[in-house]
Amino acid sequence: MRVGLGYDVHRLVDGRKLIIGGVEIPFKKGLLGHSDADVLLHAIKDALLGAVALGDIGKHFPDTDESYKGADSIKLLEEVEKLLRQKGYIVNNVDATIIAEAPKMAPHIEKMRENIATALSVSVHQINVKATTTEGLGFTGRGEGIAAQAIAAIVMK
Ligand SMILES: Nc1ccn([C@@H]2O[C@H](COP(=O)(O)O)[C@@H](O)[C@H]2O)c(=O)n1
Ligand SMILES: C[C@@]1(CO)OP(=O)(O)OP(=O)(O)OC[C@H]1O
Repeated sequence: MRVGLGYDVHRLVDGRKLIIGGVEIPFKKGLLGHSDADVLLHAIKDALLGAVALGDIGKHFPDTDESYKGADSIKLLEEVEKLLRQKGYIVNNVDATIIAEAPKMAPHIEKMRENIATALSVSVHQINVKATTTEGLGFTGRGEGIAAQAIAAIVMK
């Protein structure tokens, strides 16, 4: 078994959709990025790439590449799963935390788990997603951005 860690942050701005874990969440602001800025999926992809020692998402999907403009992070997660499989690994489990003062993630967590499990070709029971505020402290507490962290374990096929 091998493990990897991922962490990502995106700024909250007006005029963008808020997409987290492949779910479009109704909110007054959205996350800014070259892609769809799905902070949770980015952290999970970095955790998976870390586990297989393949670098990070910036290396595989550069933000200087026009083809990733507005990219659907679910599709990129599927690409990462293919890279793992090519190296002889499958996902054992993923655990992740979304760090956001608002909006409430709880109503969307089950759909996020389903989206992630489907993209990784595993059971929903192998995927856990949590959310926490930072009690008003720091950039997440001020609502300036949303962060996510993830850990992934992978095993040989
Ligand atoms: N954006 C968020 C943040 C938190 N939650 C849920 O609320 C619980 C309590 O959060 P604390 O930061 O006060 O610990 C947390 O365990 C989550 O279930 C949420 O849904 N969305
Ligand atoms: C997937 C990419 C592609 O541009 O998404 P971004 O929205 O730029 O997000 P970031 O987490 O800054 O970097 C990862 C990029 O590779």
